[in-house]
Amino acid sequence: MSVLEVKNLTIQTRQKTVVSQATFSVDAGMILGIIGESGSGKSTLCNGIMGLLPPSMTCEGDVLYDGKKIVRGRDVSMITQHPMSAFNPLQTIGRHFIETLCAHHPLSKKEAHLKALEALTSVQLSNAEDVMKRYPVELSGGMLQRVMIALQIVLDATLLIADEPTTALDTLNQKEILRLLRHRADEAGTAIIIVTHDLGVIAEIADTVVVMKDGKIVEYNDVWRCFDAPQHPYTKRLMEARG
Ligand SMILES: Nc1ncnc2c1ncn2[C@@H]1O[C@H](COP(=O)(O)OP(=O)(O)OP(=O)(O)O)[C@@H](O)[C@H]1O
Repeated sequence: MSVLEVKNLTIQTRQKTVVSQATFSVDAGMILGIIGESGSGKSTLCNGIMGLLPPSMTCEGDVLYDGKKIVRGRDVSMITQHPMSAFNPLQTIGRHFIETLCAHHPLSKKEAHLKALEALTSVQLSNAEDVMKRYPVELSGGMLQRVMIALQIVLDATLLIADEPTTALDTLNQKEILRLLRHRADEAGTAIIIVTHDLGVIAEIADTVVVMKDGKIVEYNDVWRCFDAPQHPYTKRLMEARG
């Protein structure tokens, strides 16, 4: 069964339809890439799945998680383009971890601390003890992305939505974050949605692809089909632009 099923999801503002009749699914251990030009509705679609839409937007259709209506927080986590905004600037990384963990699992502070250390080490952050004592502003973008993945690991979320997780990173850090996400899907069976402008990212880690244009899904296919035999003229143009 799919971890996530999105059926006819339509998201509107008073002025316009931002996402129209989106339908797709993600299985355990699979990575779905969402690609499309700026303003095509990618982030709004993800926010709709997470139940994080602003009050000015209305949402119709179904988002089913393991066959049930979605429960945010415990089972789903999100990695954003601006990791700084995901953290309270006045809280150390350690405190953030412990509070988040204890809010979701019945753990003592000490147990939560140990789990956090383990997770931070597993995302290749050397000196996890030191990272725990830092404030978000003291860490680089790449480090914060790793911290977010570590947080997803400790929460044991089975669906992870990564909205442009590598956009602000240098090539080396980009590759490392993508490797960690792929590893997470393969080893823990996490279903992952990755939003990107970058076809290279899709080619590198996605199993399936959703191509969005003006709020509509114009193509939904296996990654190799999308690259080798794009069906929609917009996908063809995207592929040609890649050179
Ligand atoms: N809070 C909002 N209120 C009204 N319109 C919004 C709001 N947020 C987004 N939109 C509009 O919805 C459309 C889709 O925006 P969205 O951010 O989802 O696109 P995107 O594909 O993620 O773009 P980008 O790649 O630049 O992040 C845009 O036209 C945008 O102006």
